Amino acid sequence: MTGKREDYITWDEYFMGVAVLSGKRSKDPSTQVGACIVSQDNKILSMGYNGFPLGCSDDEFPWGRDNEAEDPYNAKYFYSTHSELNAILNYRGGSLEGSKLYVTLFPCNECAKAIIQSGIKTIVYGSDKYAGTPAVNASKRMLNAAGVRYYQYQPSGRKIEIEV
Ligand SMILES: O=c1[nH]c(=O)n([C@H]2C[C@H](O)[C@@H](COP(=O)(O)O)O2)cc1CO
Ligand SMILES: [Zn+2]
Repeated sequence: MTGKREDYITWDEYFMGVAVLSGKRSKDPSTQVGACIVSQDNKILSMGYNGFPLGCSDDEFPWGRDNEAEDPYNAKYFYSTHSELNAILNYRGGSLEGSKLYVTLFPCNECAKAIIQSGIKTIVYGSDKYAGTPAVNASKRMLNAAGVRYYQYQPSGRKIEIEV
């Protein structure tokens, strides 16, 4: 055998795969989101998933949704840090200017602000299950105005299995 292996995974499969794997750390019972930030030369800079801030116990803070808990103080939304924001905040290396974000769910308006301000220029997203909601409409409005490019990940159809 003299040639190279041909069935290696693409960059998009690699980084979206890392984002998916990262989301598997999430304790959220309904939506697990993972994110991976990559430099222009395809080096992983940071990762994140949705969860509560440091010191806010996964066992003590609420995981319910508004409609289940009624009082927002007792629902997850006030406390959960989104995967994209965690990935941005987890980066300790300096600037994210010009980088690319792989995220398994389209970013909300709050994450869009952080994405724009941190200098991320491209978003590759998986699901867009909240498309058409005010938060996602506002997000797209800001991303469009700021010139942040976004496109949906196109699954290769290939199943990538890992055994650990
Ligand atoms: O961009 C996002 N990134 C992200 O990490 N999340 C998190 C917050 C919550 O923990 C969960 C959404 O929960 P739910 O689908 O039950 O409303 O996903 C939610 C969004 C919304 O688009
Ligand atoms: Zn968000």
